[in-house]
Amino acid sequence: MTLESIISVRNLHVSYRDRKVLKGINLDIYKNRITAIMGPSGCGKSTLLRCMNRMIDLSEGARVGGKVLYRGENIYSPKIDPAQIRFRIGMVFQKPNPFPKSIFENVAFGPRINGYKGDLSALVEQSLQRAGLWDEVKDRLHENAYMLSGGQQQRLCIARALALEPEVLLLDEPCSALDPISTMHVEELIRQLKERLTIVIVTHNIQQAARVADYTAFLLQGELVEFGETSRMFTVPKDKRTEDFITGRFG
Ligand SMILES: Nc1ncnc2c1ncn2[C@@H]1O[C@H](COP(=O)(O)OP(=O)(O)OP(=O)(O)O)[C@@H](O)[C@H]1O
Repeated sequence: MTLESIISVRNLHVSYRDRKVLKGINLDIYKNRITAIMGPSGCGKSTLLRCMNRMIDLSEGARVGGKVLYRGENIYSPKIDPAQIRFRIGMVFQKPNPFPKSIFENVAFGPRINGYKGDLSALVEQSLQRAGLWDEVKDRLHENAYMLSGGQQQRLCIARALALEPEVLLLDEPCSALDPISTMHVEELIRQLKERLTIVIVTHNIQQAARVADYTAFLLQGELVEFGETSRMFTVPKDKRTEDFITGRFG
């Protein structure tokens, strides 16, 4: 099966004021695959993820050099509208952050402000189905989203992102605030979602990368140490530092 690169990171450098946090990253994200970005705390995982849909623009003091190509086009080119990029490349954050609105409104909000012309109720149902939450919430769509458990809130945030029908979904440690059962639900969901979209997941959890990702990128102090198929990297790492990390010798 041929691999199609949907995002290509080329010689990416990021500094926060004078501090360099990414130092020349080159990486391809393949279509309909799950790619994990793993590494110890502070190595630059979230920064790399945020560069992939220009969320980094919202980080004060961040300077970006190099390119991120999305379908061959540099998303840092002046002619690109970052809002459009963020519609195509959605994001879910570490802590579930539903809006203080009903479950229905959380999912309907984005498409509505984006001028969605179709059947909004059907879109909400489909998005909740795809996020594996529909059966749990179908009878309480007009309750406040804050009534849901943490794991349900995170799946609601995934449904909210899916309602915009993105091509790529960026997940920044989506399970770090969840218990093991909710984590299992979200991981199962991620595996199902790759049928229709491309997923990049940041995790400092080695086991999680091994469980869900087809490809893994290992980052250390702002440098990409190793990238490749997860099954290969976890059995025959090419770099001693990768081996030390996955065997728990540091990080
Ligand atoms: N807005 C910011 N301003 C200044 N420094 C920042 C900013 N955001 C992140 N940093 C710093 O940049 C470095 C990389 O941060 P980043 O959040 O990308 O790492 P990470 O690998 O995702 O870490 P963690 O696993 O702890 O979330 C860290 O040293 C962090 O303190």
